[in-house]
Amino acid sequence: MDKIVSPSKTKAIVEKYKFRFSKSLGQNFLIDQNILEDIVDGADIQPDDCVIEIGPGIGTLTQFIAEKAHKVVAIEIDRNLIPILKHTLADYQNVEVINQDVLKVDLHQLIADKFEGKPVKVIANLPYYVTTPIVMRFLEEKVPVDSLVIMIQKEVAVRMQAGPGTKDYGALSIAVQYYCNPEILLKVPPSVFIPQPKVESIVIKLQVYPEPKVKVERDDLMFALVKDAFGKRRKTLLNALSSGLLQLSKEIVRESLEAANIDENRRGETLTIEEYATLTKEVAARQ
Ligand SMILES: C[S@@+](CC[C@H](N)C(=O)[O-])C[C@H]1O[C@@H](n2cnc3c(N)ncnc32)[C@H](O)[C@@H]1O
Repeated sequence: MDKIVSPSKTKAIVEKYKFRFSKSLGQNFLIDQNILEDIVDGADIQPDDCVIEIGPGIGTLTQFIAEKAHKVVAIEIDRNLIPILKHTLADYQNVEVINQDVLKVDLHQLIADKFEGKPVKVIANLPYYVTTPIVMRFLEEKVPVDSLVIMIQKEVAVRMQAGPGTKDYGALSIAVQYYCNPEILLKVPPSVFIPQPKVESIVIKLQVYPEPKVKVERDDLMFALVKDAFGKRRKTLLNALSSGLLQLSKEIVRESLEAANIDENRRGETLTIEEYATLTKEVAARQ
């Protein structure tokens, strides 16, 4: 069928199938051709690339992806959308729709089973409630994908890209920037969706590094230190780290900070990832 690129086509499909939008599943469907093309261009899909699309909705973005990619696996949680997707994607032989919650899919297995060792990219217009868990699953479980192009709430995108010393810099910034280079691609106003969401969105590209940005043997310890440091944002590092979940003694924290050449009166929000990596090494040596 023709591409779904207008409010009237979206409304016609929704009415034909008597589809009811679910607010809790974040169902806001794109209706603007320029934005759809910009998202697909941002993903830079090559003819050999395979794409995992999360939350295809009625298949609007999927149609654009399918024209560029070798193969698309689209994972949609809402079973009411499956008959619609069968119809809107009928002309695309390279698309497979899976009716499942992406958080429950074995992503390593899916890639091994479906993509014949070809490069894999992720594209998603995500419901906001699952944004962070989904992104962190891909990164922490080291799911072998080249990049993730995702549409997310503006505030979350800004936090992912924030650097030291800014108010948006936090545990999410460090976790994302440890695994990948975040680049904001475009701002998306509420007017390009049916129904219109209340918040502004941003499309961000997370280009995954072949190896994490800094070398840390105990990255679990680094993330625990980050959590403690940001858990008490207003406290100095010495106080935050010696009263956090890790239950480090003041002595260990003081010695480790000194060995890492970090002033104990600094706050966690001023440290770069490299400094957290050095600090982790020093704390690990004393634990
Ligand atoms: C914001 S809509 C995007 C729809 C479509 N991609 C578009 O751009 O028009 C989000 C979609 O994600 C689906 N979804 C929500 N939670 C999901 C989950 N945990 N796993 C898979 N899909 C999910 C929703 O049902 C919905 O179709």
